Amino acid sequence: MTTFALGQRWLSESETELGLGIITQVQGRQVSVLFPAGEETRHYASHTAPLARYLLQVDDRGQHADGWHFTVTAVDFAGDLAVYQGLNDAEEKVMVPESQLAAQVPLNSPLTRLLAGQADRLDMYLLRREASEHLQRWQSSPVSGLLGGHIGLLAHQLYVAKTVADRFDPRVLLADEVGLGKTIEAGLIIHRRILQGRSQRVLLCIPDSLCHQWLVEMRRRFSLAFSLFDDERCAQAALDDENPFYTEQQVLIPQSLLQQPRWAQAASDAGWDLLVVDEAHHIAADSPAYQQLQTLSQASAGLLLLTATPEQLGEASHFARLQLLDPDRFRDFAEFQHQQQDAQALASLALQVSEQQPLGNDTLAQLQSKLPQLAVCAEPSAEQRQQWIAQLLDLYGTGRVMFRNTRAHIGGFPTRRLHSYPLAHDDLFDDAEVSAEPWWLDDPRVEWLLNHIKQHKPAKSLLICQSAEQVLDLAEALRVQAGIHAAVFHEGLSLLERDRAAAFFASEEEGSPILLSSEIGSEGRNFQFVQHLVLFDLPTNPDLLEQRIGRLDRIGQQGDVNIHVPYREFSVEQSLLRWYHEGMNAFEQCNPIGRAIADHFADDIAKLAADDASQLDDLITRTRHYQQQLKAELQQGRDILQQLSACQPQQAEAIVDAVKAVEATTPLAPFLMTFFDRFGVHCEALNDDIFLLRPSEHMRVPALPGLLEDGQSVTFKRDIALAREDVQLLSWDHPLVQSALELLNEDSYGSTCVAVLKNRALPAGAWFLELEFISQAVAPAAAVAGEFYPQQRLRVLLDSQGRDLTDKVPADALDKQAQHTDKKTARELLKQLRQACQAGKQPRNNSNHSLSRRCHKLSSNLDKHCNDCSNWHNVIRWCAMTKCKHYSNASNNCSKPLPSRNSACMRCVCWLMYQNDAVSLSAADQPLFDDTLSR
Ligand SMILES: Nc1ncnc2c1ncn2[C@@H]1O[C@H](COP(=O)(O)OP(=O)(O)OP(=O)(O)O)[C@@H](O)[C@H]1O
Repeated sequence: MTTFALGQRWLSESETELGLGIITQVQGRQVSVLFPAGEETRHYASHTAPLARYLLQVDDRGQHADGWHFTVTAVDFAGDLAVYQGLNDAEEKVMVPESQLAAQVPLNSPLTRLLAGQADRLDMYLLRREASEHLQRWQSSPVSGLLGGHIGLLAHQLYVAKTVADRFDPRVLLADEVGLGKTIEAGLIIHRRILQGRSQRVLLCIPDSLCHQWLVEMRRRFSLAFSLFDDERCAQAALDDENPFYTEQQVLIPQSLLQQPRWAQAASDAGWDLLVVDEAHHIAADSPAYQQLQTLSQASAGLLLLTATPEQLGEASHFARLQLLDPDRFRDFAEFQHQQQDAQALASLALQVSEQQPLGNDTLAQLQSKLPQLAVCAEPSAEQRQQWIAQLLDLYGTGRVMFRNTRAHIGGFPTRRLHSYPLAHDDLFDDAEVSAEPWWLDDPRVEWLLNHIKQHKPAKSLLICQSAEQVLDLAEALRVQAGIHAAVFHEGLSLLERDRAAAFFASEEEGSPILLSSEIGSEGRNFQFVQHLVLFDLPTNPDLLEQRIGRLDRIGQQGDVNIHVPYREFSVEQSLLRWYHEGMNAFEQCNPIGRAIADHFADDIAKLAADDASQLDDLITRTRHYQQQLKAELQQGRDILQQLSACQPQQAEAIVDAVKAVEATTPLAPFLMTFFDRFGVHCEALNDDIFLLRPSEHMRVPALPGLLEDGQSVTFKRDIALAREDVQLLSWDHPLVQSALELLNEDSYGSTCVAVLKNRALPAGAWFLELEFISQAVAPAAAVAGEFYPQQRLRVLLDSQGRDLTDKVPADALDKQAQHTDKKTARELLKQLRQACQAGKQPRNNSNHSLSRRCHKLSSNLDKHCNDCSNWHNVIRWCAMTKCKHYSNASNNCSKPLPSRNSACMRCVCWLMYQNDAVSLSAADQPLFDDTLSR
C-alpha cells in the first residue's frame, strides 16, 4: 500500500506535463496534489492514484525552486520526507528538503518517463537506437552535407566544395571556366556549412536577371529555401521598424538593391556568416558598386566571389576583388603585377619541389629566399613538399584564394562548331537616315534568321544580340514576316517576365522555337538543352563572347554546340569574325586569354575597317603569334600554378568514392520506411524506384520539416533523381531525413520500453535493464564540435543485481529474443520495479552507481579522444567557444586540453526486460544469465 505524506513530491503518470506535484492534503482515502508548474490541484483516491514517487539518487542532478542546480551526494529521510545533501555548481555543500525542489522536471528524460510508468513500443525503441547510430555515423562522415545535392557526382566540384566548406571562414574566388558549375559548387559549400552548423546567416547577392534561377537551383538542387528580399519586401519589413535582414537567416538580394544606400547599410548592419556574390566580374575597382560590396564583405565572415572571367574588366579590377577576399595578402597592385609576370619562375620552382627527386642546391636557395622562415632540406617528405608548394602559391600567387577548373583539365565537353554566313546586302542599308522603313526589312540577317528557324525545326535556337531595342525589333520582324511568336528576354522586362520568357522558350510542347535575348541573357543562364546559338552581332570583348557561348557549352549539354554567325559581307562584323576565329579560335575553343589579347590589340580593333583586307590579314597573323606566345608563357606559368592549386584528381576521386560508399553501405530506405510507418507518413510506391509521400491524418507529430503538405515524389536513387527533375533525392542530408533523426534523437519517442523475453531457459521473474547513453560535446553549432567528437554511444546491460553483462550479451542477441508487450502490462511491471527499488530493495551495485561509473569512464574517453586529435586548431576553437578553463593550455599544445565531463551531456534510454509473464520481482536474486541470454 502506498503511503503519502505532506510535502512529498510525486509525478502524475497520466499527465507528466503537469510537472512535479507536492502532496498538500491526505485525508482518509483521498490525497490532494498541487502541481505548481501547471497551477493545478488534483484529488485522487489514494489506493488507485496514478502517481509515481519522485526521488533523486546519489549522483543525480536536482534543481532548487530558486533555479540553481545541485548534485546529490546523499539522501537522508526526515520521517517520510527526503532531504538531499549535495553540492551546488560552486562546489558548496547544500541541503535541500524535497519540498523545495523545482516544480519543473525534464519531462522527456527517460528516468522521469520510467518513474511515471511510461513505456513505448519495442519497435519504437529499436528505431530510436537505429536513428542514434545513423546520426553518429552521419556526424562523423567526412562527406555529410555533400550527399544531398540533386546533382551528378562530379569530382572537380566536390573537391572545391569540400576544400572550401571545411575552412574556418572561407574567402575565395570560384573562377571555373564558364558553365563548369560554380553555382553548384557554391550551393554545395552553403549546404555543407549550414548542415554542419558552420554558417547560419547566408546572403546571396545575385545579378537581377539571375535571382529567380538561383532561388530555384538552391531549392531544387539543395533543398535550401532562400528568401528573396527586393525593394518591396525590404520596405514592408521596415514598417515594423526593424532591420529587414534580421527577419531571415538565408536571404537572396538582387545586386541592384545595393544601389539604395538605406538597404545597403541595413544589409551590412545585419552581419553574415557567408556572403556569395555571383558574376563578380561586373564590379570594377573604384566603382560605387565596389565600395558597397567592400562594406558588405567586411560585415561577413566568409565570402565567395563567382566569376568565369575574372579579368573581364582588366587586371586592376581582378586585383581589387582579390583584395576583398584577403586585404592582407593583396596589398599592392604593382607588386601583384610583378608577381604575375614572375609566374613562370614560380611555377618552375613549384614543379621542382613537387617532383619526387632530391632538391638541388639551386632549388634550395630559391626556396629559401622565397620562404626564409622555412627549414629546407634536400629530401623533404611528400607532406612537406605539399606544404611548401601551398605556401609558395599563397605568398606569391593567388594560391588558396582562387579556384579555377578548366575544360582542358576536366575533359569530356561537347564540340563547338562555327557556322558563318556571309550575306550580300544593299550599301544604302548602313545609312539609317535614308530609309523610312524599319531596318529589319532591309537587313539580310533577318531573312537568314527566318530560314534558319525553318530549317532547324523543331530544334530550338538561342539568339543573342547587344541591345533590347534590337530584340524587340527582331520579335516584331519574326511576327510580321512569318507569324512566329518568339520569346524575348531583355532588361526592359521585370524579373518575373524574364523567367516566364525563359520557361516559354524551354517548354517542349508549346514553347517558342527561338529566344531572342539582349546581352543580359549572355550570363549565368542555363540553356544547355539548346544546340544552336545565333550571334546576331559580335561583342568586342572576347570574355563576353565566351560568356555567350557558355550558355550552351555547359555541363549537361548532350550534343554539339553550333554557333551561327550571319554577317554582312565586307562589313566590320566580318573583320571581327575573322579576327576572333582566325586570330584566336575564340568560337571553337574556350579562350582564357582573350581579354589579354584584346587589350594588346585594342588600338587595332578600334581601327578595324570593313574594307582593308590586307590590314586585317596582318592583324590576324600578329594576333595568332601573340596568342601562341602568351599561351606558351601561360602553360609554363599561370596554368601550372592553377593546376597545382586547383582540383587534386586523387583527392577529388576519393571524395566521390566516399559519397558513393555512404550511399552503398548505409541504405536509407529501410530505416526511412519504418520511420514513415511509425510516424504516420503516407508512402505510396509509384513504381520500383519512385514513391509519393504525403502527411496522413495519423501523423504522430503535427508537421515534419522537409515533408510537403501537398506531398512530393521521392527516390533513393541518384540516377533516377537526375533524370526526373520533379523527383526529390532522399539522402541522409535531406531535410526530411534530418527531421526524422532529430525527432528520434532529441524527443522522447522510444526512450523507454518494456519488452518480454521469451526464453524458457531463464527462471521466471528475472529482469534486466539496458541503458544507452549518448555523449556529445555541448558547444555552439558554429564550433562544429561534432566533427571531431561525434555523438558517442554507450550501452550498458545490467541484471537485477546490478551485475554488468554488457560485454557478454550484445544488443542484437537480445533483440532477437525480445518481444512486444502491451501498454497496461508494461505500466504494471514498471510500477513493480519502482516500488521494489524505492522500498530499499535495490541491488548492491544499483544501476545508478554503475551508471555513474560508466559516465566517468566515458568522460575520460572524451579526454583521450581530444588528446589524440591532430587538428589543434579545432580543439583550440572548441575550447574557446565552450569557455573551457584549459583554453590557454590548449593553445600551448598541452596534453590535456579537454578534461571536461561538463562538456559532454549524457542521456539515457532504458529498456526493461522481463522474462515470460513475470508476476513479481521476487526472483531478483537470480544468478547471472549471460550465457542463456546471449544464445
Ligand atoms: N554536378 C552537376 N549535376 C547536374 N547538373 C549540373 C552539375 N553541375 C552543373 N550542372 C548544371 O550545369 C549548368 C552549369 O552549372 P552552373 O550554372 O553551376 O555553372 P556556372 O559555372 O555557374 O556557369 P556560368 O559560368 O555560366 O555562371 C547548370 O544548369 C547546372 O545546373
